Amino acid sequence: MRIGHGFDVHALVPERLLILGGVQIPYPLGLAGHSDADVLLHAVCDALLGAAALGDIGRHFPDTDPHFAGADSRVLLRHCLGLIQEKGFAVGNVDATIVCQRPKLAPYIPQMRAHLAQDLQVSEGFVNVKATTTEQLGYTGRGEGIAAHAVALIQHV
Ligand SMILES: Nc1ccn([C@@H]2O[C@H](COP(=O)(O)O)[C@@H](O)[C@H]2O)c(=O)n1
Ligand SMILES: C[C@@]1(CO)OP(=O)(O)OP(=O)(O)OC[C@H]1O
Repeated sequence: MRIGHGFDVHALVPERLLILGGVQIPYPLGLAGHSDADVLLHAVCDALLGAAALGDIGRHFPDTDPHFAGADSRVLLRHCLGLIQEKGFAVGNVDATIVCQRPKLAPYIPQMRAHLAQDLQVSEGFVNVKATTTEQLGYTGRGEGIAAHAVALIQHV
């Protein structure tokens, strides 16, 4: 059994969509990035890659490659799953925290969790997604960006 950790941050800016866990969330600002900037899925990708000692998301999907411009991060996540499967691993469980002052994410978390379970080929009981504010402190508290942390266990099958 192996453990991996992932962390990512994207800035909130006008004229971008806010997509978290593959769910489009109505909000006047969205996340800036080369891909769809789904900060939750990027943290989960990094946790999986970390657990398998496969580097990080930027190594596999460079932000200088036009192929990944506007990429759907669920596709990137499924690719990361394929990479760990090639090394003989399957996902044990994943736990993630989105650090976000606003908007309120609780209504969207069940759908994020369902997407993660589907993309990672596990049942929903092995995936957890949480949200927290930072009580208006720091860059997340000022609403300048959203961060996400994730841990993943993977096991040999
Ligand atoms: N963007 C967010 C942040 C938090 N939540 C939910 O509110 C609960 C309380 O948050 P605190 O930061 O005050 O601990 C948290 O446990 C989440 O359930 C949310 O929905 N969206
Ligand atoms: C996903 C990639 C690739 O499109 O771009 P971004 O959307 O900017 O995201 P980031 O979290 O900076 O990670 C790595 C990138 O290579």
